[in-house]
This record gives sequence, C-alpha cells and structure tokens, in this order.
Amino acid sequence: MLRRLTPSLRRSLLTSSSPSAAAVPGRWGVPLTEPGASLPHTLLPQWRLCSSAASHSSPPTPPRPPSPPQGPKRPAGGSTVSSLNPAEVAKFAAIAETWWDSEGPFKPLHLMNPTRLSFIRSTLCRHFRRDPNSSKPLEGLKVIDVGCGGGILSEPLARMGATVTGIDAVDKNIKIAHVHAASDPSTASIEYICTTAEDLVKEHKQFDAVISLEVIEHVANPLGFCESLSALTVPNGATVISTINRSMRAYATAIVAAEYILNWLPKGTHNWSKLLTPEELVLILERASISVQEMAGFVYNPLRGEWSLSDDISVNYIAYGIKKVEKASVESN
Ligand SMILES: C[S@@+](CC[C@H](N)C(=O)[O-])C[C@H]1O[C@@H](n2cnc3c(N)ncnc32)[C@H](O)[C@@H]1O
Ligand SMILES: [Mg+2]
Repeated sequence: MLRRLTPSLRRSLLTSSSPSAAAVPGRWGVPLTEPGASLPHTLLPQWRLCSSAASHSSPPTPPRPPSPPQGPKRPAGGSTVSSLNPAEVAKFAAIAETWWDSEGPFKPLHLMNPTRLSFIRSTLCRHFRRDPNSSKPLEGLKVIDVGCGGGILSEPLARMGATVTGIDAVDKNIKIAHVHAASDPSTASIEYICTTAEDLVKEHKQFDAVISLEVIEHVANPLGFCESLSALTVPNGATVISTINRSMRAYATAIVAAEYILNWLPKGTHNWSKLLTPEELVLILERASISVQEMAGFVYNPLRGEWSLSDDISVNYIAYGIKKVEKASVESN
C-alpha cells in the first residue's frame, strides 16, 4: 500500500521555523500534528539544503522588470553547479561492462526493477490519466532517465510506449546502453546521451516525466541536482526519485550486509553520510519546486529473492512528485 504525503503534512514540513525543526524522523503517514505524537527533531546539516541558488539568509532581491520576448522560453531554475562527483563517476566507470550481467554488481537493481517499474507505472498512469492495463500506457510521453547506467530502466519505459532519453555521466555506460537497446526494435529508438542534468537544462530541454533512480546519493550537490531535475520537468509534469535512507537499518543492510557480507555490491559503493532521509529529500524537492505526492519503500524477501513495495521506507525508498507551476507562468497564461 502506498502512503500519501497529505497537504497538511507537507505544509507542516515546510512551514516549520527552521529546517532542523522540519526534519522529523519516522515513517510517512504519521501526521506531524497528531495529538500526543512524540516527534524528536533531527539536526539537518545545512549543506544538504543550501545551494548557490537557494539560501535562507540571502537578502531579498528587488523585483526584476519583465524581460522582452526573445526566442524560445528558457526553462526556469536549474543549477549552475556541477552534479559530478569524480570519485563516484569513476566507481561506475570501473564496472560499466557488468550492466547487463544479472548476477554482477548490478544484481540488486535487476532484482528491484519489476518493483520500481510497478511504482512508476502506477504513479505515472494516475498522473497522466492513462490506463495502467494498456500495453503501452506511456505512449506519447517524453520521459528522461537521469543517470540511466546501462539502460535497465530506460528499456522497459520505452516498451511501455514512452519516448525515452537516457543520460549518464559515464560514456562507457552510454555506449553499453546504446548497443543493448539497438538489438531490440522496441527499444532501439531510445536516445542515449553522455551528459548531466544541468548541461541538458542549458539546452532548454524539458520532459513530461523526469526519473532518476539510485543516483542522488552519488552526486556532488543534491539540491542543485534536484533543481536541474525540476528545470527538466514541464510544469505539472512528474518527477520520480529513488534512493537509500540514511538510517541505522540502511547502514546495517544496504552497506554492511550488501557490500561486506553478501558481496552484492563493490565495497565502498555507498557512503552513509551522503545518503538522504525521506524528510530531507522532500524538503530538497520542495525547494526545487517539486511537490512530493507519494512515497513507498522497497523491502527484500531473502527467501523468495524478491523485492516488493511497502510502507517501510527505512532503507530503500522511492518518491513521486509534481513540478509546481511557477506563478509567473500561470499569470502569463
Ligand atoms: C546506481 S547507478 C543507477 C543506474 C540507473 N538509474 C538504475 O537505477 O538502474 C548510478 C548511475 O548514475 C550515474 N551518475 C553518477 N553521477 C551522475 C551525475 N552527476 N550525472 C549523471 N549521471 C550520474 C552513474 O554513472 C551510474 O550509472
Ligand atoms: Mg546507489
């Protein structure tokens, strides 16, 4: 069952007097205003929420005069700061050849794929009022997969009918993704580009849905990255992000067990201090003009070797949000 982030919960997260007061540990669905609820505060490191583009402390800027119409409209927002973390990019370049080895380092993503696709199918079909039972429910929608790796998500999105662009910072990943997709007519149309979200924003590209799974924990600047994802999303479009929670359970399972005991992932794949809690992700997305509507957890059943959707967001989780319509664009319509 998916939990909805209610308007009142979202409001209380965003109207708290300070970012630290807004970050409340616990599960979604616990209304912050519930009588008697005991909700200890978490200290939010300031760097997580501050970027060059958004800062509480900057003085108010005077209103700008309307600019004269000139050429195509520039998408609002986007970060000028690079999302690239060279050490992280190098880690993925080193294992690029293994993308389609379902027993290799990306085995967890292969196993998770059906589950995350069911969340994406369900949320995007509701968002765009599509029939989830149709064979191509995303037909006609422009979708970008940011940090697509070898294309294990891009391909099923294309099979669902979407016009897919996959981008990744690692050139080897893009080459592998391209060769793999080209071997099947239903995926051969995917456009793969070696670039970053922020560079694509500079090209004024926009998409109906922007999806970035298991990438934000590897970027240099999470808020700037989300601002770029937002700038790539059309107003009222959809954004889907998945990542790993910065919880003790995640440390025990996603890092110690997966990297050091089961050897599912190369050691050092995830840096615990770079992970984001769901509360932090919601706040960052709000700052980037994306309003989170739903969140779900992924839980692994070791006996069946399968992942499923759950209310438990203590380790792996996925969020779907809507790109807010900027006031200026509403007024100009
Ligand atoms: C864990 S993989 C996830 C791949 C894919 N999204 C999936 O879930 O199947 C992370 C991917 O993000 C890419 N990446 C890391 N930093 C990036 C950045 N700043 N911009 C674009 N891609 C990035 C890596 O090269 C890698 O392919
Ligand atoms: Mg990861």
